[in-house]
Parts: sequence; structure tokens; C-alpha cells
Amino acid sequence: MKVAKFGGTSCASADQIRKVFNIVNSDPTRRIIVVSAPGKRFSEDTKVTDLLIRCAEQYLANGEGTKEYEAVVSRYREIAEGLELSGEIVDVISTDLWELLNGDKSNPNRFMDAVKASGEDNNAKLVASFFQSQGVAARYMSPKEAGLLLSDESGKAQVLPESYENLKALRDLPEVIIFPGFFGYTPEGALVTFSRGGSDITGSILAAGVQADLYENFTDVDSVFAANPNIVYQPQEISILSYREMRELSYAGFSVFHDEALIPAFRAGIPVNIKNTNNPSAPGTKIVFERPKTDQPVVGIASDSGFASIYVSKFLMNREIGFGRRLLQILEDFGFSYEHTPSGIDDITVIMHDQLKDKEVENKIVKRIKEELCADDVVVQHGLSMIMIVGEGMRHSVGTTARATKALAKAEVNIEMINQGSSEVSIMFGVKKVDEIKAVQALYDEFFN
Ligand SMILES: Nc1ncnc2c1ncn2[C@@H]1O[C@H](COP(=O)(O)OP(=O)(O)O)[C@@H](O)[C@H]1O
Ligand SMILES: N[C@@H](CC(=O)OP(=O)(O)O)C(=O)O
Repeated sequence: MKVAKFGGTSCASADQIRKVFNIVNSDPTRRIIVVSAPGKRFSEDTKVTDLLIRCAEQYLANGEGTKEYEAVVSRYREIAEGLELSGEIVDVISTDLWELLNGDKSNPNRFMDAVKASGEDNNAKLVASFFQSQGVAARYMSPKEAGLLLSDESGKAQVLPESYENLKALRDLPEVIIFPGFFGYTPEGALVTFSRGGSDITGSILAAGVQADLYENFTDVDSVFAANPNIVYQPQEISILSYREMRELSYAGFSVFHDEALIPAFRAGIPVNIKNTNNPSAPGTKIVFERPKTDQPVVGIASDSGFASIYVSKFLMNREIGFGRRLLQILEDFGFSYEHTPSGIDDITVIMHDQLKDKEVENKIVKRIKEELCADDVVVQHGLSMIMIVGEGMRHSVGTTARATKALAKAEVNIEMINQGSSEVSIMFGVKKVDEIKAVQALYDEFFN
């Protein structure tokens, strides 16, 4: 049995949904289908999820947003007409959204989650009704009915372990199941969504729950490439990756697959195959527990922007018990998470997604670090990008860091920070945002050209 997830680009239009149908129909083992909300039809287009967010914001601010509501409904109408479905399904969708938007807004986070989730929920209903119109025994399955239980964290929920036992029952259903991605319910019955791109996570959880043989993730590229194709021209295709490599790459910026989506499939030992809806015969990229060794040290180069760093130095920091804990406690007091903490003898840098938007908050944090930890120096830097070079082969090959730093120096990129910490499969470089593209291109040239 396979679980197949089709992303926003695969559901963006009637033509795309026909491709989804043909792919599912061509393989009787594709039994559980996860769909996203309709995504972009062309690069300047807007995803339905983004239309819905605007819509919810309008309703929260002004109590109405007819233009935004119409924009969403017209996307579904266009798809339904293209699939030659009766107007009934559009009525179901438009009524559902109207009732949602005019319903309870007393908890804005809950309201936002429910409106966002309606993108996938209504699309799953639409896709199920198209499959039925083609004579396939298919049914829409609500995450509530299936027992997909999540933690109560709006917009960033996590799966609760009891979900897996609940989801097992989907295995025995005779129909093709069309399951909306991106959301589930708390044990108390409130709807919550994953973080953006979270339909990948739904697919992985379902694959683990039903103990699928394979989790297929259909998108709009033939494979995962060795670098972001929007940064490097025609990057090499990657045919196989280990779970650890993909986890690092997706965390560090390969937006093709959500970085939290590997864990459920990985723990259940289920391989993942990333494939192209527009070219389903291409083999795609396989993600497996262990891949055959090659002599290539680096398999991929990922990058992401929007980081800040807090550099703290204090003479004899190494002798002081609890310094790191107290530093992180100060950030925790302000509700900030951190990503990395490279450190030296007398200094430590905390790298975080830039949550320091408010200068007043930043000053308060710096003051507390100086006063409470008696730090000699505290320097905050904004506008950083992190670049990660990843490969299982790095462990066994000498000189990878030297090659990377030399390539960056040649491209006149100043390295703000290097972290070759605990992960044995990656090295991270912090650079200024303005240097990000140049740095990725230089590293790609070094390791792939
Ligand atoms: N290293 C990479 N390999 C492949 N695609 C990448 C990579 N980095 C970024 N992408 C982008 O990810 C896109 C697919 O992800 P996404 O738009 O979320 O698809 P979907 O709509 O299927 O969820 C590709 O079109 C590509 O532009
Ligand atoms: N539609 C949601 C969830 C998702 O996974 O979408 P996509 O498959 O288009 O990345 C989002 O845009 O965040």
C-alpha cells in the first residue's frame, strides 16, 4: 500500500487534478491520497492558502472581506467547471467558507487555523467528488473521523502519538481515501494546523499510521536538486538521499519537502519518494534509511535567510558553571527559541530565526545578558543567512571544510560563522544575506562543476 501526497502545484487547476487522477488510477496500491489546497498555477499566482489568510485577516479586522472570499470561491469554481462537476460541490464549498468566515472569531488563532485549513478540506471534497464522477470508489475522509490528533499549538501543531493507532483503521477501508493535508484536531476537538507546507507532514503521519510500503510525495520538479533551482541554473538531480541528509537539507532551505515531514516515516521505516506530477514516469528522489556510499563528499547545498545572532563574550566563560543555560533562559523568558549555539573558550554565539523585530526588546535582552551574566561584550547582528553543505560522505573525506572556505574566499564572501558541530553530515556557514546567492553558487561550483 502506498500513501501519495499531492502538493499545491499538483492541485492548482482542473488539468493538474486530472493528472493526479491518472497517477492514482495507474497504480492500484495508491490507496491513501493526501491533497493540499490549490497552489500556484504560474509563478506570480497566489496560493489558495495565502488568499484564505488575507480573507481571515480582513474578517478579523473589518468583519467582512467579500472580495477575498470571492477570490477563493472562484478558484474552486474554475477547477470544478474544468472537471465538469455539477455546481453542487461549489455550493458546498462556498457555503462552508461563508459560514466559517461569519462564525465565531472570539479566538483569532483558532479562527485563522480553521480558515486556513478549509483550503485543503474543501479541496479534498472536490477531488473526491471528481474521482467518484470518474467511476472510482473514492471517499473524502475527515482528519477528525480518522483520529488525527495534534498538540494544541495553532499554526505549528505536532502529532500526538495516539494518532498512529487511530489511523491504522484506514488500511482496511475499501475505497480510495482522499484526505486533506495540513491540519488535525486537538483531543478536545479544536482544529489546529501544522506550520506552512504541512501537508507533507500529514502524508508522512498517514504513511506511518497505515504502515505503508512507500510514501510518495508528488510535486512539480523531477527530483530534489543539489541546490535550489531558483539560485543555481539547472542543478544536478539527486536520485537517492539518506533520511539524515534530507532532514538537514529541508531544515536548511530545500522547500520542496517540509523539514518535519521525514520523522514519522523515518521512525516507521518507510521510504519516501519525491516525484513529479507533470512527469510521473521520472524516478524522482528516493529517501532511504541508508544509501549506498559514493566518493562524493557533498550531496546538496541549501540556504535560508532571516537569521540573527547574539554574540556574547566573557573572559573565563569556560570555567563558569551554567553560563549557557542562563543565557538561553533569558531568551526563553522573552519566548524566543534558538537554532544553534557555536561556542569557543570565552565566547558563545546564539543563532536564531530573527525574532528580534522590536528594538526595545532587543535592548532589554542585551541589558539582561550584560548585567546578569556580567558579559564583557554582547553584539547582535541581523540580516544573516545560513548555508548548509550536506553529505554522508563528508565524514570520510578530508578537506571538505577547506574546499568550502576557499571557494567562499575566492567569491569574496566573508564568513560570519562556521558550525561543524554535532551533526556528522553537515557544515553550516553564516554569511550576510546580501552574499547568500553568491555563496551558494560558489559552493555549488566547487563541489559539483
Ligand atoms: N533543492 C531543491 N530541489 C527541488 N526543488 C526545490 C529545491 N529547493 C527549492 N525547491 C523548490 O520547491 C518547489 C516545490 O515545492 P512546493 O512549491 O512546496 O511544491 P508543492 O506545491 O508540490 O507542495 C520547486 O518548484 C522548487 O522551486
Ligand atoms: N496549503 C498549505 C499546506 C501545504 O503543504 O501546501 P503545499 O503542498 O502547497 O506546500 C500551505 O500553503 O502552507
